[in-house]
Amino acid sequence: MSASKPTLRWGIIGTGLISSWFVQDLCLERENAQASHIIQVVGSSSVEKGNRFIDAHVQQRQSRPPPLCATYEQTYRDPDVDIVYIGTPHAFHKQNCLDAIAQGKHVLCEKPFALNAKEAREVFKAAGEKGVFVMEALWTRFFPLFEAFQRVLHRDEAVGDVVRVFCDFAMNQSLSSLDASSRLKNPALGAGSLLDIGIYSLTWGLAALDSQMGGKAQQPKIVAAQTLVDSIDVASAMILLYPDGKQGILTCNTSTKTPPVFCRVEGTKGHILVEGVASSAPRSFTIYTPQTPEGQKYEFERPGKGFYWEADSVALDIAAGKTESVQLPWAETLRVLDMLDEVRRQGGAKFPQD
Ligand SMILES: NC(=O)C1=CN([C@@H]2O[C@H](COP(=O)(O)OP(=O)(O)OC[C@H]3O[C@@H](n4cnc5c(N)ncnc54)[C@H](OP(=O)(O)O)[C@@H]3O)[C@@H](O)[C@H]2O)C=CC1
Ligand SMILES: O=C1OC[C@@H](O)[C@H](O)[C@H]1O
Repeated sequence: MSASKPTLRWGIIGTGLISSWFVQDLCLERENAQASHIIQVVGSSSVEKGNRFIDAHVQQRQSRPPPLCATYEQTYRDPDVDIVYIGTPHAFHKQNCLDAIAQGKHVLCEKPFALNAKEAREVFKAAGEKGVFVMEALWTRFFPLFEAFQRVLHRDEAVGDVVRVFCDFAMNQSLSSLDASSRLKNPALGAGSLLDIGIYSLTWGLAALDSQMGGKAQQPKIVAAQTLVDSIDVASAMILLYPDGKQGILTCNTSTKTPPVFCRVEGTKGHILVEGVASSAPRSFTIYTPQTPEGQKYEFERPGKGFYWEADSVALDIAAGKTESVQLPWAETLRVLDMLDEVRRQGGAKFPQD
């Protein structure tokens, strides 16, 4: 690793599924790494579980295995931690972020950044006052494929003007077999298809329909419907209607599975299909025009899962003294959460915290 690359020392909060994927990716030996990452400490609410996590996911992958912090607070207070990664259920994101920020830590917080836009505004206000870097870990936005997709659409206008975008994320979460306390079932933990996976459909839709983000983006009208079972949305559908008439038809569902093409962008001169097992982790996209009727396919290497791209981007931003990401600024996280709030207002899904 070259000395000019920034190094970030991470404190990991929560030892569930996503944290295991994240730390494994950070420990990967990679070509073209833009930064070095050290898992400095792991914070868990359970000593036994936390130690199991370190043994299973970091022990063999890092020369110095991290010690366990028996409380999250101990992680926030560790002077050798530069940045806290928050991998807890949605409902805890706001408080975990506020607690880390209060100790002057930078924060990368899993998606959705908070349960609603009000909570997110509170966190960004605290981050602004403390002058720390904070970002939502919407990892897909940092895939080279995602950047290439936006480039061919908006800079190269490969399919002309965008007219319609369809995007779906469906995965069978076998809800009936899960305990009522599961984060996928308990409304108090933020359960529901929209915030868990619909956020990806919306992310792709917004990226395809508009080259701008945050305050510079156009504001579409939203029409939405949700299927509610036991007070949580098991399916959500939203239509984004833009002032010029273009539409996004964006859906998610937790009882079925999206076929391997999860997104279709139709333009005045052709269409693009985006492929992958899930819209969170795209593999390729194919452009169809009258000149390429068989399709021109763009495939992208992805060693591991691809979480290191967002982590590298965060490291570069922090090294440059930034408090927010250009690729995912606070205003874009807020815009998306405002839209998710509106979908739930129309569709009926509510959290006790709303
Ligand atoms: N970017 C992506 O692809 C993905 C992102 N996510 C996001 O990550 C977050 C966590 O999801 P996931 O890893 O699947 O969740 P898990 O249930 O697998 O893990 C969550 C962890 O949070 C901690 N936690 C603290 N309090 C609670 C509580 N009351 N109930 C349950 N867990 C608690 C626990 O860690 P401990 O016991 O160590 O304190 C637990 O292991 C969600 O916000 C989700 O949206 C999830 C999957 C994929
Ligand atoms: O972000 C996510 O993407 C993949 C899914 O497995 C998971 O439930 C969700 O949180």
